[in-house]
Amino acid sequence: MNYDAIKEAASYVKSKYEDTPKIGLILGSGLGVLADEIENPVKIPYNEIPNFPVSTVEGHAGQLVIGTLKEAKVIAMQGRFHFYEGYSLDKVTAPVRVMKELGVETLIVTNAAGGINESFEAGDLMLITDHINNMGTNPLIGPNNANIGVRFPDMSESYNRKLRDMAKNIANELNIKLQEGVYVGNTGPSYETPAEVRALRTLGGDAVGMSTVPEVIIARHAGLNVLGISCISNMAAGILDQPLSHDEVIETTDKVRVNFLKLVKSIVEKIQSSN
Ligand SMILES: O=P(O)(O)O[C@@H]1C[C@H](O)[C@@H](CO)O1
Ligand SMILES: Nc1nc2[nH]cnc2c(=O)[nH]1
Repeated sequence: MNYDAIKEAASYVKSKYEDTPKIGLILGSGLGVLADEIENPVKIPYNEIPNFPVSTVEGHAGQLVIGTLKEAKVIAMQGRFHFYEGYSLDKVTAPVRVMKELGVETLIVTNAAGGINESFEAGDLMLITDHINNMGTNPLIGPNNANIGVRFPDMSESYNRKLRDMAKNIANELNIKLQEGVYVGNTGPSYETPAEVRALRTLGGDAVGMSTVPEVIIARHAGLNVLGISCISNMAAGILDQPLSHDEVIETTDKVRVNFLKLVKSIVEKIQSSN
């Protein structure tokens, strides 16, 4: 989406919610439950927003939810877009630019991912320390808009260290096991072969998914602080002697909902109180 389209989408959202959200949330497969906890919510279906795509994947509701969470003004994507749905990365990442345009400063990205690190187990939450873009493309390809960010953005600390340390402290206080690791972004929609999982492990990957990387690249380009949390919804292909399915992904994210909600809500509260 070009900058005018971003501004048009943002002004539509602004017409529905006058206040300025400071924290953006992208809620991955089966993780949309967090948006149901937002108080005084304004809900805007994606199909109402000019130039927005719509969600086509089970476990992705397909609406923006804006309101208050633990005193913080938040805007949540209850359902995200994926490259594998056939959307350009420009469309997939447009909501991040709209959030920036609305005044968001911190983006919390969540996803369901397959565990590559064999010390993980299905149901774990993983703090993303860094990512590997294994999509073979990049959302910034094409003319750069200097109003938004630089041509060659630095990715040395894409996942904000202060936010990561905060998340780890909160997980300890809440006695929630929080793994840490590198998230590999594949295009999907097929899951990996066992050989690909072994290759990604050799490359240093701890978890593999089909999202997050494009949104984080765009968020960093626009100067947002980013925190990423994966729900390890299954062990990646070939680790356990069982096939993978999206049903299993949704089932597991449903099981971890209590800890996921507690952790992310406490992180939002801490960000709000430290601002
Ligand atoms: O949207 P996320 O990345 O959370 O969802 C993952 C990737 C695919 O969309 C889906 C596959 O089961 O889970
Ligand atoms: N690429 C990928 N995405 C996932 N999302 C949830 N589980 C997986 C997985 O095993 N692989």
